[in-house]
Amino acid sequence: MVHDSRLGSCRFRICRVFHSVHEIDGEENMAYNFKDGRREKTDMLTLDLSHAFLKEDFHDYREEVAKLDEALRNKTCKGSDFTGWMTWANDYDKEEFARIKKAAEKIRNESDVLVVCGIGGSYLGARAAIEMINGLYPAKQIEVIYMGNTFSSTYIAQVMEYLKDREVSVNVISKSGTTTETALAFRILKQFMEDKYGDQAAGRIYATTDKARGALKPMADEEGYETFVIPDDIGGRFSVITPVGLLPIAAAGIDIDALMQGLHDGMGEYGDADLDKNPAYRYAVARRILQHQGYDVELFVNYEPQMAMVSEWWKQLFGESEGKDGLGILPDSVNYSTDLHSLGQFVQDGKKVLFETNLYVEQPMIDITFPGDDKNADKMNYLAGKSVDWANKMAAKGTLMAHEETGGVPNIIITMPSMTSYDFGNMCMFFFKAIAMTTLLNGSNPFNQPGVEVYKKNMFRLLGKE
Ligand SMILES: O=P(O)(O)OC[C@H]1O[C@](O)(CO)[C@@H](O)[C@@H]1O
Repeated sequence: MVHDSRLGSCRFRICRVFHSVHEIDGEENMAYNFKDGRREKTDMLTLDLSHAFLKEDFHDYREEVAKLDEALRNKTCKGSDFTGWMTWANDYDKEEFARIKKAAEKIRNESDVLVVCGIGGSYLGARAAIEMINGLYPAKQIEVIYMGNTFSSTYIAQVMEYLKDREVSVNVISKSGTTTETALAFRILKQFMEDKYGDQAAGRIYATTDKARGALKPMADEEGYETFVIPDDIGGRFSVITPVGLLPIAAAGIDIDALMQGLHDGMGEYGDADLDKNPAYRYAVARRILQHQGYDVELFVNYEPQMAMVSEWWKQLFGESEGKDGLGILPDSVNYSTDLHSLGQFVQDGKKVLFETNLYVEQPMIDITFPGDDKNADKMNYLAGKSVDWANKMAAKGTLMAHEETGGVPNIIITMPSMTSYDFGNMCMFFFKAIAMTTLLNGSNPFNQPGVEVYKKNMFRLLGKE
């Protein structure tokens, strides 16, 4: 981190902390405990429940958690047909993984823009990873634009206008191959690509879908699109670790080997059946205890704008998994300190319905030094020479104290070492294990989403679908 104490004379400075696992070497490599180019296992997510005001004894849950863990592993739990994510870091198709890298390189070589066409789990994870790892304004990266996630005619029309003068590739993603928002946008995109590139269009379109079901697979085969398979035993909201996420993530220039390594290490780090040794399960149990204490809302807090889509991804993962059988905690999110100036008042003084789960990041991607100013007209020289990330962390500390001590709001703290692809993979396993356990503790099936079908039925009737 950069600290420059010379008041008045220091100018705005950028200190690149690090970007991806591959870019770290020398001193920083040492500082982060890297071994053979990989972060050592000690650098996992950590969990702090000392601000959570838990009123039940954790150990009361030990046996139940161990039993449910066994059921998850033996595939005897509810929804066990969809537990492929648990061992995916070992089982994934290596030949397909190599194809993903090749396709990503081709996309990067021939396009300015990649359009990712998908919704829910077929969109959120890729966007979460790309924004978290690259930041929101990455230099020299392919631009990734998202379609197929809305019926908004204005949005669709403006994106199509924007694409007109750019070189474009498209990745259409749908596990079912029948999702209406995605199918509607893809028809428009397909026609655009055919008009723009003629018989070369098919070479720029990639389809990620079920190996057999739905309309997308046969269409892709007939048109000659390269296809990637979404495994049968991994549901949409767990699918960012499959070609669903991996192709767009790789096309965005991100190291997917490191992502899979992080996922793999997470299998061990969050793999213990013993509650005392598994932070993902302790988080799961803390949520259940807080639910028993009457908290119906979990506010997922980040202090990095590039993490906002991680929150959106987390909301689907937790909401679709747990919100059933009349149970569950409503997952919501805030981006602090921005939202302290809007929702902060409610969190501090409003009805006590919520607890906060903070996802802290130890190392920012980039730090900057706050500049001094001889005139000091804005009276900001007290920060001159200080790290802006340090100021962000002081804001987090002050917020925690205010919400916890004065507001009486329970706070869970999860700390991530940094925002690399390794961290993303590792974080996936943490939240996957946590939500599977927390939902099983409610007696619900973590892996289905029957409630989502109800709006679809109504919509199809209103749209006149046969
Ligand atoms: O990949 P698909 O089948 O298009 O589904 C997209 C999303 O829609 C849902 O099925 C809900 O409708 C999610 O579970 C899923 O992630």
